[in-house]
Amino acid sequence: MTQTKIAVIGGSGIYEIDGLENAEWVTVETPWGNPSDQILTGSLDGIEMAFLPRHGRGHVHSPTEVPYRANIDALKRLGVTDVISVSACGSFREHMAPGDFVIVDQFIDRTFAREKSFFGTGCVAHVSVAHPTCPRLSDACETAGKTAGITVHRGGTYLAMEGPQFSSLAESKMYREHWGCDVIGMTNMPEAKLAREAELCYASIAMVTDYDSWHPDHGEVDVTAIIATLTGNAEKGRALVKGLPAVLGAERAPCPHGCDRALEYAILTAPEKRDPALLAKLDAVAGRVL
Ligand SMILES: CSC[C@H]1O[C@H](OP(=O)(O)O)[C@H](O)[C@@H]1O
Ligand SMILES: Nc1ncnc2[nH]cnc12
Repeated sequence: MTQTKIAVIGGSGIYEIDGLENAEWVTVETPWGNPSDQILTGSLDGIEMAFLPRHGRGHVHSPTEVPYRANIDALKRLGVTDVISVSACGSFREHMAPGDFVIVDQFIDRTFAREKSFFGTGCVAHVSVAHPTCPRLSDACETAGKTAGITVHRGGTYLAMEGPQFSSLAESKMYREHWGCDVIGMTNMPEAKLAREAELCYASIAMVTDYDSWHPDHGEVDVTAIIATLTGNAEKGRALVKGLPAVLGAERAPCPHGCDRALEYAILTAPEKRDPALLAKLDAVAGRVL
């Protein structure tokens, strides 16, 4: 048994959380550069928490420029066990309406201008992301969300696009009609892949803010309307986060799905061929197996 430490990565419109005991913004340095911002640490119902605003306070980083590797490394370095991503998203499904939460379980990664791995020349590793989110942590999010009275959809495929522009109508229709996607956003990839490499359980709560551009009864995506919907939902998000400690508990059994052992057989580079400089950078992420 280990101690649960929950991190919340807050997306657009979510730049802090309240209610933490002993709340303190801390600076975390990583070998991958600076995280998006300082990290707010504290506790909630006796469970250690960390909060990181993905775009930084004041919304400084674009989806392409979010320092995803530094963010995940920093959370690992702080001893986080479980990462909950909270994001704004567009919906491709009529019944996934603005204001609803979708607990995403699959991704199609269309991003192309981001560093997607901690590994590379000098230490090559291949982890599975067949199931990129953690079912145990997703269960906890679903329970906490429903307890808070939120309309929660369990399961959904998230199209991760590069951005920063929203999709064209043709893209929106293709993702919805031919690719079977349910929601769209710009940030959950490579975040989810990196969390898996860092052996962190990862769950994604996508808060629907709009119908992207496919819906005949709704206009084009408008960032002002997105933020207005998000602001209206902030209380729901806070209620969900407040319910998580009670659902997860302080004592943490190993992940039944193996998220916390993802690197067990993943590293291919022979020990004598490994690059000491890269190994040094991997101290937090892969220290358990190196
Ligand atoms: C504010 S509209 C587009 C922006 O919002 C989402 O950010 P996040 O996932 O961090 O909530 C979306 O992915 C885009 O980055
Ligand atoms: N329609 C949309 N496309 C991409 N990212 C989004 N974030 C919120 N709504 C979005």
